[in-house]
Amino acid sequence: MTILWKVLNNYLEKELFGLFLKWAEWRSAAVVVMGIIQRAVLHSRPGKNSEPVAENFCVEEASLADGITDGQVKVRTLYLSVDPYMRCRMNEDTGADYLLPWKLGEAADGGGIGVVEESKYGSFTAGDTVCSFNWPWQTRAIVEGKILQKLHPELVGGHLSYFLGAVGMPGLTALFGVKEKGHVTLGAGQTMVVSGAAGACGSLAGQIGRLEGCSRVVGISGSDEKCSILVSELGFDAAVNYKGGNLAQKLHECCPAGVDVYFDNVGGDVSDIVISQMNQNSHVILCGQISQYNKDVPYPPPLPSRTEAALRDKNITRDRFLVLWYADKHEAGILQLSQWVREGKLKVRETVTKGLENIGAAFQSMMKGGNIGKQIVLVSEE
Ligand SMILES: NC(=O)C1=CN([C@@H]2O[C@H](COP(=O)(O)OP(=O)(O)OC[C@H]3O[C@@H](n4cnc5c(N)ncnc54)[C@H](OP(=O)(O)O)[C@@H]3O)[C@@H](O)[C@H]2O)C=CC1
Ligand SMILES: CCCCCC(=O)/C=C/[C@H]1[C@H](O)CC(=O)[C@@H]1CCCCCCC(=O)O
Repeated sequence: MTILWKVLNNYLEKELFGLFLKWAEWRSAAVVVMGIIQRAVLHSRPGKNSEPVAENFCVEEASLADGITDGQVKVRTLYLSVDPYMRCRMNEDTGADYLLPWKLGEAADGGGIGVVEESKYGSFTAGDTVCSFNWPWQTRAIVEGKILQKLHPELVGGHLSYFLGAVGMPGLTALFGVKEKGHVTLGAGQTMVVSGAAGACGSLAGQIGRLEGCSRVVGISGSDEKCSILVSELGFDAAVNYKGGNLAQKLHECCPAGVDVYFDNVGGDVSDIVISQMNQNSHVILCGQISQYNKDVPYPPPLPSRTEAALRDKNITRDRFLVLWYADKHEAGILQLSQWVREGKLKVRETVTKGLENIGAAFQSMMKGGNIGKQIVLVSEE
């Protein structure tokens, strides 16, 4: 009886497994034919005073329209970017006139790269590689052609995700921040400090500061591993882990002649300490204030009166700065950055998370320091 039962059981298991395989095969064919896609939607808002979590997003299936109309392009997503400014887009009111809030239950969007599958717009043809600042968080999408820009993969030796990092918005931010707001002068012997130094913008800003002429570049980041990479791989002279305690003392040891240029990605306590060690007539590049993004404060956030006084008394410049303001220089900037990357003068680090279903986790991780270099989400293989 037992043997008979086992034989029957084995037979049923095999049959069922076969049926399952057939179903999986049929389903993936149907997914393509019927235009079934996955999309990551904003499921809940974290609230202005809380940390975002992966569960604020959920991934669901949807179907794409059958065909495209004039002006539209059908794309397959390769890479998506998660960026700190997206924390503001999770709020009902972003607090920034250039940022629209994401809508609950709708696919989020942001920087993305993909391949054209079908086009009824301009000169795009199937096979082109394209990017957009407003790429829907979907495996495939039908978008207006006017939101897309054509990419030139040869600029980055085929490493397409660099267009979301070193040769994209973060790279341009680092480049224009240093060039437009840093007052870096070759031969002046300036010391530059970068906070958020192991991140997308910070890791490039320090290297660009050096290329532009700073004689000493010091990074601040949130782990010993990051600090070690900054010095051994990215050419920083020194790095301090701000979570290791005694930042003021350690920073002073790294910057014995004081700080001339401060590329500020984080704000808060870290920046108060750096600003207290800045020299007369020095410069803050006000790139971002990520330490304050989970608080209900305006941008840029208010400073403690001691820091305000230090800025005033030492005549330190600290203007607002947005990479979007330099659109007329973007093309030249991309050429400069890509040339430095190809020449090996700009070292690039990335943290790649696989799968659209993990995009919420990737965003949460980046906001808490889980990334080294640019945080990328790989949605489908090239
Ligand atoms: N002005 C502009 O036009 C632009 C500004 N930005 C700004 O630049 C900054 C960096 O962005 P990006 O390079 O994309 O992101 P990153 O790749 O640097 O990732 C964010 C990093 O912030 C750090 N961080 C998080 N919380 C804190 C905290 N409380 N204190 C200190 N550090 C913290 C983490 O590193 P760690 O482990 O070191 O804590 C984390 O890895 C952001 O403020 C962003 O808003 C970005 C693009 C354009
Ligand atoms: C209020 C927080 C500001 C944080 C600073 C910051 O990270 C700014 C980032 C922008 C940068 O200037 C270039 C960008 O791509 C970021 C904003 C992107 C705007 C996309 C617009 C999408 C929309 O229509 O809402």
